[in-house]
Amino acid sequence: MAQRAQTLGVAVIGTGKMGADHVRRIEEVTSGARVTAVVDVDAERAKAVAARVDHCTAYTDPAAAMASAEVDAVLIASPGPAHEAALLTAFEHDLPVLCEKPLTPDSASALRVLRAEQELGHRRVQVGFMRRYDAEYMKLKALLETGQLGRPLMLHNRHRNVASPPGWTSEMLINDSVTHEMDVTRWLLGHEITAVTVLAPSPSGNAPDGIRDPQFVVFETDGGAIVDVEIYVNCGFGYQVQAEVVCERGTARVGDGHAMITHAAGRWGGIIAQDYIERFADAYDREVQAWVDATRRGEVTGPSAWDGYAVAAVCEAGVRSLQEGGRAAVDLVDRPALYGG
Ligand SMILES: NC(=O)C1=CN([C@@H]2O[C@H](COP(=O)(O)OP(=O)(O)OC[C@H]3O[C@@H](n4cnc5c(N)ncnc54)[C@H](O)[C@@H]3O)[C@@H](O)[C@H]2O)C=CC1
Ligand SMILES: O=C1[C@@H](O)[C@H](O)[C@@H](O)[C@H](O)[C@H]1O
Repeated sequence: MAQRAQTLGVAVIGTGKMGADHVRRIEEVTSGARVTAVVDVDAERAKAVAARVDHCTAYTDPAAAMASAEVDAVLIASPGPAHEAALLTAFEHDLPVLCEKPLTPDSASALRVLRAEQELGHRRVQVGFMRRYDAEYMKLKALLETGQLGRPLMLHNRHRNVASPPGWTSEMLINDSVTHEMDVTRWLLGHEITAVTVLAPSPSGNAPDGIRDPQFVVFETDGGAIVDVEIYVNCGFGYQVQAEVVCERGTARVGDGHAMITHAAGRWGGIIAQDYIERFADAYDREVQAWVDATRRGEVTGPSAWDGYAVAAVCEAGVRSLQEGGRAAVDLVDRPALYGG
């Protein structure tokens, strides 16, 4: 793959919460790239974000931005249903892509993306599973790789959000939130998830009418591990993501948020982050920097389109279990050679 320009010109597609934060990050935090184009179907939003950046053009059509000579790479932060079209257009221009999760919203469209990338003959996509770049998760992964604790037997996860955005459904707890635990399970343990069982207690009074929140999700893996995820997106008090691996000779846990504990006025405690932008700020910075660095070296690293496809397939099993009850098997195609199969 050819070495790219000295400073990468990046088009950011989708300038909502994540896209605008990534624009800020590329301009103010990371090095080696600048934002030369922003795209949003909402023209006013794109213009407002472009106005904050020197020499940045606002577009409403992703294809027009990707055809620009100023664009060497693409960061996709539009909603999931718009990802497939943007990815396929990026492939037509052979542009490297950092695509926010999900790769696409279902496994059939994810497979079309996998096939298109295979036709290119080289990887082009890094998927935005940012927990792989979080300092605590990286430490946990490194520890597991030493083998000191023995074989991982179980992984317990908690994933809590303050409140679900308007328009949320019970399925989105799986498709939008638990996707991260699906990726983390596959990455930390090196196993594929083979079956999903979703259980739901009587909904919290905090949850909007009709939303089954919280849910308790169980994965079985091909390495014989059992993984549980408490997902509670209207907990009201903070954003918490915690994981504890139980191995044969010990356990390791991350995400307790113990960076600073204060003792004062007869109490002790710390601050709980209020959303992912705050909790995972460093992880997003590291993720984008890793993408820029790899792209400038002419490489593609990090979570692949295969990882995005595998997670989409696990989501489908999760939604089947939620809707129909019981245990749902995960249906995966064989892993293609491009992704280490
Ligand atoms: N990694 C993470 O922790 C997180 C990832 N995400 C992901 O980031 C993506 C964006 O999410 P948010 O920023 O929360 O959404 P958002 O709704 O705040 O912003 C999306 C933006 O995309 C624009 N848009 C819609 N269709 C478009 C199209 N076809 N082309 C260009 N722009 C289009 C919308 O007008 C809007 O400005 C989603 O894929 C979401 O799953 C979201 C939150 C956290
Ligand atoms: O990806 C994300 C959101 O889309 C999702 O809605 C949240 O639950 C996750 O914590 C966040 O990381």
